[in-house]
Amino acid sequence: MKKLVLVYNPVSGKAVFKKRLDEIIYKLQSRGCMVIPYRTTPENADLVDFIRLAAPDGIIAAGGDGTVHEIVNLIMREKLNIPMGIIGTGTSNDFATFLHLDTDEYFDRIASGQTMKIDLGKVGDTYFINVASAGMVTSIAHEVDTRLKNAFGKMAYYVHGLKTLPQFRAFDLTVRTEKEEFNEKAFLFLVVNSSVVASFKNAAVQASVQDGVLDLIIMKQCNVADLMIVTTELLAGKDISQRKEVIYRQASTFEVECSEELTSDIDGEVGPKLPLKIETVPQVLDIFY
Ligand SMILES: Nc1ncnc2c1ncn2[C@@H]1O[C@H](COP(=O)(O)OP(=O)(O)OP(=O)(O)O)[C@@H](O)[C@H]1O
Repeated sequence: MKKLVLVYNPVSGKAVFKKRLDEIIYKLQSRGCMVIPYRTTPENADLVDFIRLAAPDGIIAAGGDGTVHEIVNLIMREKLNIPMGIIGTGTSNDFATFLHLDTDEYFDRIASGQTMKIDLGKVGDTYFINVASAGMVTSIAHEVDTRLKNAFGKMAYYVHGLKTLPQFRAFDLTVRTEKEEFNEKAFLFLVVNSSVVASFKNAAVQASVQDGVLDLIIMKQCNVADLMIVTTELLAGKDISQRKEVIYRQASTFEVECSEELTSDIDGEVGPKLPLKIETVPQVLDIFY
C-alpha cells in the first residue's frame, strides 16, 4: 500500500480545499493509498518531523503556488528523495495548470507511482519550480491583498496593473548567460521553468520542465499602447516571444543585475534583491505525473 502525506493549505484560493478534503482522501484511498493529512500553518514548524515520522512514499501538495514552492524546497533541502504530487487549489496554480494535473486520471497515476523527473531553478539556496522574476509584475503581485486576489481571482494582477499603469517604471538590466551578455531598459524580467506564469497560459512558448534550461522573458521599456497590446496577446495565450517589445532566451544560467535596488519574486514569494544568479538544476525532482 502506497503511503502518502497530503499537505493541504486550508486557506489557499477561496479556502476551497476544506470542502474537497473528503473527496480527495476518497480518491486516493479508493485507489489503495494510505493518506496521512497535514494541515499547513504559516510556519509549518513540525512539517519536517511529521514527514520523517510518517516515512511516506510521496507527498501530495494541495494548495497554491506558495504551498507547492514550500514542499519543493523541503524535499530538496532535506534530500527526501520521494516524489511530489500537486493538487492546485490556490488563486493561481501555474505549475499544476502547465502539467494538466487537474484530472481524475491523475489520481490513478499517483496510485500507480507514475513519475517524471523535472528541472528546477535555483537562486542562492532557494529552489523554484516555476518562476523567478523582478519588475512591475512583481510589485503588482505583492501589493494585491488576499481579499482582492480572491475576489478577482486570476484577473487581479491585470486589473491592479491597469490602475497603476502610469507608475510603471523601467529598470536598467544587465543579463549574462553562458552564451552572451546584454543590457536593456526593461519593465520586468521573468526566468521561467514552465510556460504558465501569473495565469498567462503561454507566456514562454518553448518552455519545457525537462529540457535542462530555463527561459528568460524580458518586457522591454515601451509605450503604454504597445504594452497593452502585448498584455492583451498574453491574455489571449498568443506567442509574444517574437514581438519587438520582448526579449526571449533559453540558457542554463542567468546572472541579472540592475542599476537600482530591485527585489525579486521567487514562485510568488518575496525573494532576494538583485543581483541574482539563477541556475537550472536539471531533472532533479520526481513529480507524480
Ligand atoms: N493555516 C493557515 N492559515 C493562514 N495562512 C496559511 C495557513 N497555511 C498556509 N498559509 C499561508 O498560505 C500562503 C501560501 O498560499 P498558497 O500560495 O498555497 O495559496 P494562494 O495564495 O491562494 O495561491 P497562489 O499563491 O497560487 O496565488 C503562505 O503565505 C502561507 O503562510
